[in-house]
Amino acid sequence: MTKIPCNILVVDDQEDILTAGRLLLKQHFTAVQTTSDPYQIPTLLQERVVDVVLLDMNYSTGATSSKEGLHWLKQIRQISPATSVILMTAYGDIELAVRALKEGAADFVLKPWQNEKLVAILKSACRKKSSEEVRTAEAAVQQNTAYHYGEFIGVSPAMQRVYQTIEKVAGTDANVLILGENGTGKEVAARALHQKSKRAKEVFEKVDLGAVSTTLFESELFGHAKGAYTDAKEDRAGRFEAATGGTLFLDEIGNLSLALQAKLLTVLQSRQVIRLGTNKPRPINIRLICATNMPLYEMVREGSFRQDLLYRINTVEIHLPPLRERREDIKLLAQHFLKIYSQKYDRPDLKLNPATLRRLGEYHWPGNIRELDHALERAVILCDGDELQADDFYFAPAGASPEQQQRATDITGNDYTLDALEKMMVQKALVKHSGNITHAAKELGITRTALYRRIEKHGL
Ligand SMILES: Nc1ncnc2c1ncn2[C@@H]1O[C@H](COP(=O)(O)OP(=O)(O)OP(=O)(O)O)[C@@H](O)[C@H]1O
Repeated sequence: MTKIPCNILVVDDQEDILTAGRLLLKQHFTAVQTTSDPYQIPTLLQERVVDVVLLDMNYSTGATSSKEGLHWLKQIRQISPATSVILMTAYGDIELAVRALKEGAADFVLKPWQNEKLVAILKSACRKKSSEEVRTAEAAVQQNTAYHYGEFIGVSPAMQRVYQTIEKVAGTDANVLILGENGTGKEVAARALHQKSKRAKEVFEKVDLGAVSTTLFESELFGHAKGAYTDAKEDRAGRFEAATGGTLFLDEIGNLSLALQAKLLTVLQSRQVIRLGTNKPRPINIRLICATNMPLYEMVREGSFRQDLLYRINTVEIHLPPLRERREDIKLLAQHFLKIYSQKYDRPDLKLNPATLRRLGEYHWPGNIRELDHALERAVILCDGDELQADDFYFAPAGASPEQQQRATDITGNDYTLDALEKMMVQKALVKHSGNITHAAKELGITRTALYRRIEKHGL
């Protein structure tokens, strides 16, 4: 069962109610916290984003005036106005429930609750909350404020937790490991950590470990002396040294072979590098951020990733949620990319119609934000009218092969007519070369006259 992304806090002084609530709600929602002490509410609300509080009305044993419940309702409304409160009241307390609704509670549920009813009420509160967030965010997209955190777009609770972690750890020199599927924004997170750190004015050095060959690994990362090997024509610092004073971002760390993992670990443990062909250790002063889309913990269990290296790099972990687990951000991101590409391709009147938006919101986005970004660019280029239709997008079937998924993220997907593809390529070349016909024609491998003919044919 897909869980609804929602952080719920249950407050009740009876432990058996908390246990029953936790067991039930964990099956339906992504995060459930409980407390028997209402005085913990302010701290819990400040520690993390809470979407819905399920709040009991009576606390001290035997108390039935429910004044406490109303008091805590007010407190929650003050500390975190965006949090919805659902009250638990005893049968016969209807008058009180009405009063609570007037004071800002979203709904109430009678105790003892019926499981299905409670889940339905909470689901509706969570959904209502995220649609309110999207409405606010849509307005924000228009005004270009408040919906982003640095380069990140997203208002979902899941992303807010990511922003909070970035805020907390950016200022420290702690090693950070960023985990998440392809295209979820791991590099964006790494850059945000750097920009918010004390090293922001220094270099941000990115190394894609998946692209470094085994033979060149040491030379690339640790540097070499002239003559260290045939092609080493001069002394050269490696990427560790290049990152001195700043941040070293090791992307795709899960792709390193065990032999190279050992070499990397030695440097991280000793905090010094020795250039190939020398024996002089050089101290390194870097902040290390690593990222991967591979399941590192599983790899440790299987023996393909070193546990000691994992513990060295994962002082703090940031998990970037896949887009399908934060659907409330899809609309916002789609509108953001539409704004970018309608400007880029000079289609200022293009709109996303509601049916298309719904389809985008339902799709599982295996390539995450990168796929959504490319999908919008392609749709803007291909769309004939003023409204983007669902047909302007390629949706890979759920459980599609990697090739089919790749087609969804690939701007030159081949599911279109040759005509449409030709138009797209001509348009892309023209944009890339700012309308310079000679350069665009050269890139396309056709003559200027042939390009003019195609521009006319496609009405570009
Ligand atoms: N929250 C976001 N808001 C706006 N744009 C985003 C967001 N997250 C990612 N992007 C954009 O999506 C694209 C992919 O992001 P990024 O390269 O950081 O992902 P990644 O997880 O590092 O991908 P990979 O694992 O494939 O290297 C980039 O163009 C980035 O700017």
